[in-house]
Amino acid sequence: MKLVVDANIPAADACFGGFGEVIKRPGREISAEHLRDADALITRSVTPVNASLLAESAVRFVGTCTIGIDHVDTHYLAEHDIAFASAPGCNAEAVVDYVLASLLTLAERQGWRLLDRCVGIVGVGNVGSRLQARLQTLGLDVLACDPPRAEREGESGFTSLETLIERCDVLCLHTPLVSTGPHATQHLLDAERINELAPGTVVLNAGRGDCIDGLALRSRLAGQNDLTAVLDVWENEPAIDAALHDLATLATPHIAGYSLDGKLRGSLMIHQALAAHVNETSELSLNAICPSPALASMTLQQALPSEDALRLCARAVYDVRRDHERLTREAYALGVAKGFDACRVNYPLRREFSTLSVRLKGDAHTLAPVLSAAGFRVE
Ligand SMILES: NC(=O)c1ccc[n+]([C@@H]2O[C@H](COP(=O)([O-])OP(=O)(O)OC[C@H]3O[C@@H](n4cnc5c(N)ncnc54)[C@H](O)[C@@H]3O)[C@@H](O)[C@H]2O)c1
Ligand SMILES: O=C(O)[C@H](O)[C@H](O)COP(=O)(O)O
Repeated sequence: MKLVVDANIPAADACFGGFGEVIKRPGREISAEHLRDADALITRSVTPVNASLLAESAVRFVGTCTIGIDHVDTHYLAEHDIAFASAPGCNAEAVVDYVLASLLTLAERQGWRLLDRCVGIVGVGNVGSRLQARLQTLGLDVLACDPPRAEREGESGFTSLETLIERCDVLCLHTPLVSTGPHATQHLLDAERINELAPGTVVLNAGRGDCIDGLALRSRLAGQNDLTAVLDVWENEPAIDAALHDLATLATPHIAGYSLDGKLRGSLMIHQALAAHVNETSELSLNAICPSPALASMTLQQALPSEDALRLCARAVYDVRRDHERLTREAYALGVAKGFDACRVNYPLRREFSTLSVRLKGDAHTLAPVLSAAGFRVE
């Protein structure tokens, strides 16, 4: 079997080498020519998978090691009997870490307490529901908006987007990009909704860039400068709007889910799907491909204020300010589009909060509930 694999997929040899010859290509460069005699295509989210890529190819299996599937024409695959697999939930924990790291950073800079905020979550799937669980266990007031789920499961526990806009200090978008239908998310936050946001609202987007009207957000930020934007995803990636980038308080290059753990889970899930497709059994496990973390444990021996303790532990594992600064630096050095992709391709090794064991000594024991609610292991 010949497999064409995005070169940005970690453990590609361990996960796909056993099936045949692995040809690695940068995801944005994979073309019909590369796939002419390929049997399988393994992507991340930057390769548009559609008729023009596959019509002349022998590909019978497509796997994307990502949660999002908006880059894949699944109807085309189904019509042409091409098997398809994605990796639901693979990097959801990493995105939640990103949100917590970002909000803790903003709270410190702007002088508020995260634990006192009301957070609205739009899109309560794999990412949103994990975020909801962590925030609620931390004691925050959380409102959830997910009309497709409300339709299936009943309204209880769900709130309209209008109510979130009216009541929340922080609005977190975790919706997929859906262009048509009753629950389309393209420009879900459009000019009208952006203008309804109360001054001081934090808008965080770690879903897909097109879920927010970027021009409208830019114009509110440039005109009134009374919102805080945390943007990980953008319209027109990698050629993002440089002016919007400059106006965002935290601007990162679509890396919210970029923990090593999350990426490897994605690779492993597609390995397992491909094994099932070719009727093979697989013994490969995450432990076999995922190294131990460089920082496995740390000790706290004083009862710091809880948010200071959270920030300390969060930054020990993942400091979102570095991703913001790297994007600004690389965009300046290489231009926006090249800088954006350079940050993603050369992404530093990042682990998830759950890989850190926090030892608590003396009166630091009082921090156990808050640290474990945030996702750290507590000893
Ligand atoms: N920034 C990143 O690195 C990163 C990482 C992972 C996922 N993502 C993006 O985040 C999206 C969500 O991930 P997930 O794993 O939670 O997906 P998911 O499919 O598990 O959940 C998405 C949820 O959004 C809801 N939804 C759909 N339309 C909606 C609408 N109009 N309004 C409100 N809710 C709506 C769905 O009902 C579902 O519950 C992915 O599709 C992907 O595009 C980004
Ligand atoms: O959909 C996903 O899983 C995430 O957006 C993921 O982080 C995308 O990764 P990329 O394709 O940008 O490497």
